[in-house]
Amino acid sequence: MTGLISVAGAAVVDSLDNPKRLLVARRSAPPQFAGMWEFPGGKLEAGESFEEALHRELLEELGITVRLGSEVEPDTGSAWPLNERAAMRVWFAELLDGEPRPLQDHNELCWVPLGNPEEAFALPWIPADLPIVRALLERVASGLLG
Ligand SMILES: Nc1nc2c([nH]c(=O)n2[C@H]2C[C@H](O)[C@@H](COP(=O)(O)OP(=O)(O)OP(=O)(O)O)O2)c(=O)[nH]1
Repeated sequence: MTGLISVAGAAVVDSLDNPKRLLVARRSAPPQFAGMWEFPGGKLEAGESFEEALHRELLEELGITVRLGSEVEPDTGSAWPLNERAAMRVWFAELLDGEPRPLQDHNELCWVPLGNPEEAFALPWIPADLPIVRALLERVASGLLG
């Protein structure tokens, strides 16, 4: 990922052992992303690991703490390309503490039922996220997110 901005994203589920719902967030800014749904998370700060960035972002953005599960990886490499300048690594995460609220960068949150992929795909996602949504739904169907 040399030269690319590193972004960490979380596929927050209600339970890693028996996931039924996925928490997704609607961006409020910047203008080109406002109104689109995404995985909560954000850019790594200097010296931070992906995991550290995720814990920080989830607390700042949603007021929650989580336990991280396995990574949702693409077929090649570990990062999902987002655009010409950024790539994102995504982990499953189980909500541990806090009631998720859109504190920063988002104006709505939604728990999407994982048993109904049409409902997940019906949301206007940031287009770059769609392959990630597809991959994570496959992972959920095959179990073992912990
Ligand atoms: N968090 C997140 N960002 C995504 C997703 N999909 C996607 O293309 N992006 C893009 C949008 C942004 O260009 C970049 C992440 O930026 P961000 O605005 O979330 O990062 P940040 O919280 O650290 O914010 P800032 O410091 O730039 O204000 O990645 C996604 O699912 N989640």
